[in-house]
Amino acid sequence: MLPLTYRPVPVALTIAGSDSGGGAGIQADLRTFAFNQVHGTSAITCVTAQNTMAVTRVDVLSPEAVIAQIEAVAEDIGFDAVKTGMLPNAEIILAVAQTVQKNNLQTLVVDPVMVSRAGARLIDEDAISTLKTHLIPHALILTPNRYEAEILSDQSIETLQDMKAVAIAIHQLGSQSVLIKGGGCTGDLQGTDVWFDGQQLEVLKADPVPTPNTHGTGCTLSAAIAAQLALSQPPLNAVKAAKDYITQALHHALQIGQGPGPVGHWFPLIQAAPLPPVTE
Ligand SMILES: Nc1ncnc2c1ncn2[C@@H]1O[C@H](COP(=O)(O)OP(=O)(O)OP(=O)(O)O)[C@@H](O)[C@H]1O
Ligand SMILES: Cc1ncc(COP(=O)(O)O)c(N)n1
Repeated sequence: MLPLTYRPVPVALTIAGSDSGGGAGIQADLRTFAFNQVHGTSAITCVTAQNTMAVTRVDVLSPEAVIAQIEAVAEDIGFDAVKTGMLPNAEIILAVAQTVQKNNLQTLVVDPVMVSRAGARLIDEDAISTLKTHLIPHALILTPNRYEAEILSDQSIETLQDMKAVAIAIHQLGSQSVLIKGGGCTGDLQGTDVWFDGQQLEVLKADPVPTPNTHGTGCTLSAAIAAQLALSQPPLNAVKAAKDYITQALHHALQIGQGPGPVGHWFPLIQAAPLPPVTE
């Protein structure tokens, strides 16, 4: 048996924004990679001043700075899977799309981040059309939430039937598969996602977790999918494993800050070695 240090190490790359509150974006992605036993690398697109209640400032990096980070990782370390998160403008989306093509990237998860849970717009209006035409067609898996799916399809989502119809419509944009996430839905639909890859339409169901602490759920799910792809799982298996990860992380969500707290990425540690109870 190979000693641990000589085993091949799966590597994932996240191209996303920094969240100073630590619940979403790059911070959520790197923690998710680690707890899925994958080495995480990153290309930061922007720095948000953000907490559980609001995004108060966004400083966007140049497309050149984003590409330099991706190339630095590609030239030396390499990566087995990539996810994109907050790509704040059309220039960055175009640069990322060109780099994806240049590196012939097959295992790309595109999380089309547009608006934060707290309602803050996270990307420019014209970035949405660039995302549609230039990046989404390269995705192996596209993971819009309810609101992003409504924008991308120009259809509204109220029922499971709507989710299925929208999954089929958005697949036409050219990604190999699409996962419509139901976190923004109400009632029973809240933990329900719909997968479509052009042939297979599958409903992935988890019971709604009754927690207000859902900051970063989408980032975490797409990062976990990328990690599972880096571990050589086929797409639908990767999505199912990632769905299990986010559901458990929601059950261990953190009550921090005054708004919705982040999900509990380190639940595997808690399950392995619970902390002693807090005493007064
Ligand atoms: N309360 C909940 N109970 C069960 N599953 C949930 C809940 N909220 C979200 N999920 C699941 O979390 C995953 C992420 O979906 P969601 O729709 O929340 O993404 P998102 O809106 O992009 O997240 P973000 O908060 O990062 O913007 C999906 O698998 C969804 O079903
Ligand atoms: C840097 C960054 N990326 C993504 C999100 C979306 O996550 P959420 O909708 O949970 O706020 C965010 N708020 N910040």
